[in-house]
Amino acid sequence: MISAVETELPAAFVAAWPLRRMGEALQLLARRSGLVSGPQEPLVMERELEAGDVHRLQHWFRHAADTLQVQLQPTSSRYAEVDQLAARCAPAIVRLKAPTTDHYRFLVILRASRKQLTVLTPDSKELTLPVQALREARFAAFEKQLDETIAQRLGPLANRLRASEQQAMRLRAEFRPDLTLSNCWLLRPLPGATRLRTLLRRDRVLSKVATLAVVHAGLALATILAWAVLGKSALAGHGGDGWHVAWALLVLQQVPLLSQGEYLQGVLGLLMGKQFKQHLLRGSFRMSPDEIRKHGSGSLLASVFESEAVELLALETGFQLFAIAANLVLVPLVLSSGAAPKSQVFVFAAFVVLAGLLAWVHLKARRSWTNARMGLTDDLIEKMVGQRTRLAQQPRERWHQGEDERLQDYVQRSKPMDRARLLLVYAPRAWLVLSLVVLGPAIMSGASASRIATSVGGTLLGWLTLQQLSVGGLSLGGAAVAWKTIAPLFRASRRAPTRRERGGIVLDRPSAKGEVVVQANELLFHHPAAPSPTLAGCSFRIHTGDRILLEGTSGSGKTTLASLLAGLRQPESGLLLLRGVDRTTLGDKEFRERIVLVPQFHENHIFSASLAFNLLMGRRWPADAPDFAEAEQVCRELGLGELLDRMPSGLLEMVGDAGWQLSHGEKSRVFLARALLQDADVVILDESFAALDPDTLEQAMACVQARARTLMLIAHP
Ligand SMILES: Nc1ncnc2c1ncn2[C@@H]1O[C@H](COP(=O)(O)OP(=O)(O)OP(=O)(O)O)[C@@H](O)[C@H]1O
Repeated sequence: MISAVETELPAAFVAAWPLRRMGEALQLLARRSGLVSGPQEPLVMERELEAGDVHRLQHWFRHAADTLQVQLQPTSSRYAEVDQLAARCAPAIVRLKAPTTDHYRFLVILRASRKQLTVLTPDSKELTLPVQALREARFAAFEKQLDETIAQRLGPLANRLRASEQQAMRLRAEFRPDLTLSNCWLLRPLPGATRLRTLLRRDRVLSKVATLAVVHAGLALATILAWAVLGKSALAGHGGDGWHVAWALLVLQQVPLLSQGEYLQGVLGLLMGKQFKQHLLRGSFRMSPDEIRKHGSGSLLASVFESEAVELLALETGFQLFAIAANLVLVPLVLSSGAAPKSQVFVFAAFVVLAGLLAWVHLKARRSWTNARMGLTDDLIEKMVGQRTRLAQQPRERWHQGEDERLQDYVQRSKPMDRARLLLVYAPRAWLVLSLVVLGPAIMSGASASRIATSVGGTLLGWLTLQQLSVGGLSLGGAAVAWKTIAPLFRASRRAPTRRERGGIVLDRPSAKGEVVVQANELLFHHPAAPSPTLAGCSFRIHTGDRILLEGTSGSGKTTLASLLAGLRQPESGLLLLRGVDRTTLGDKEFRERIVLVPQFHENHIFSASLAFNLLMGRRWPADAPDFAEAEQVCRELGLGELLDRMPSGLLEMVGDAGWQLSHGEKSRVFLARALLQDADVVILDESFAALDPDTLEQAMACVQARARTLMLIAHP
């Protein structure tokens, strides 16, 4: 029911949900967009949460996404691109503010197209709005003001410059380039976590597969009929224009069927490829650093390259399996009504067995060849990573040691694979010759023309089938080998998130001065390969405001302890509490946000992105104007002000390997700033000052002392 006051408000705002019903709205959206199914616990909204408190709101959305097992990606858009965002954001939730008051509501977008949005209203109905409704709801007041300013500044020219709404928007964007729409969350499936059935239903995969099966059946039928017509007209003496027209029509009929089949195959291949890549990505994120070290990042990367073979199978040959299966039944049927039924069916069966055997031999050879190739990739990556060390320290004559032997081994292993492939490729041609040879005696003994025609047709269909079989066998082999190599990543992606990973509690206030922030009792940790524990009987308490210097000889376990405290590793036994709550109850995310570690220099990384992203990635991204201001402030406090002034794009300067090359000392201060900006309860610095000269060190230390609530500094004695 829309009240009289509400009619004054933008339509999108009227159709939006209040914060207290956000849990309900989110669940409804996830269900209606097909991302979750089955009964679910109600999502409860925190009672004291306010819609204006973006930080806690983000927390709540994260918690809700974890509970529903979906992703809620925060996103933002510049004013000029809001309509484009609206057209492609669905399903999504956007926070809207009332034009004149501090009242917020949430627009729940179920579907969107270039022209309109379908939103879910608080009475669970669907409502259609024009796509511009989102922009109007968010920017109507600004637009009015801006239009007046533009009219004042440009006079009559203003009207000419904004002849269309598009032009008016561009003009407004020129005047206010800072206008952005933020607080928009895109609801997306969580790769690996969303049930395959749900994804299949959402993308209508089953109906596409069914259509593809019908198309293939239609193609097979058209081929058989065309052959039957040809046989009757040309060889059985029923010739005439009518027969030829019928034959031509049947052949022409195959053109739309073939193009429809190719199209569907492409669409299905892309959908499967997308799912596949998302699984791999999720798997790589779900692996712990120790697990990645164990597999070797080079070899994991090599196995991701291999995954292409699986995608190719889906894209190119996967759906031919329908046709192959149908033809394997059809060919013997056709041949058995031909002129030499027994011998031709026997030869065909022998060729099918031969193709299967060759595919098997090829598979085995390919497995060994792939291992050699992956070893080469692994080796290459290791060499690329250590390139500078090799150039500086390894004698030139040893740079390529062992490479010839490894290449030789690779070539040797490829030989049996190539042989099997060659034989598979030639097998269909051999069938063509042999089938006609065994047909010879039947022709000589005066078999009827229609039977001979059927035999020739069956031979050609058999040739096509064997060709498909050999291509399919090669692809299947490639996919099977690739599958084995990417299995660890896939297994990692399918691991159900543990209670600890899902998380539970959000600590809504920073730790208070003097409060016990960390309590450790009898911690025990053992590196898998180490003969004795690195940490044993480790007990201590840290209070908010403490400044702790952790010293110890090299290898004594300081970094290991820091990794336990920061939630990167899990102690084997003992108790580790953060503000009285254990990690399982608190959840990994909250734990890692509350205790931030700046790893040793060689373990840390500057991403190829803007400096702002590198600074604010642990706090919030996309970031807003106050975040940018604080990032700049921290940089200046750490002595990076002069660097910022030198960078033409300031905080937006691209850094990392592909951008501005930061010096060692600059990098280590960016690492410090990144941690300080996270506003955690405890900051742990693992030898973070080693690269700084005394003056810079003093300045950086002052900033850290002033900003870190609780500090643990790891250093050598
Ligand atoms: N994956 C692993 N397998 C076996 N042992 C390991 C593994 N990782 C670390 N270690 C060993 O654990 C011990 C503690 O390592 P840690 O990095 O915690 O020491 P540290 O006190 O920080 O040393 P440093 O001051 O030199 O940085 C070392 O002896 C190290 O070799």
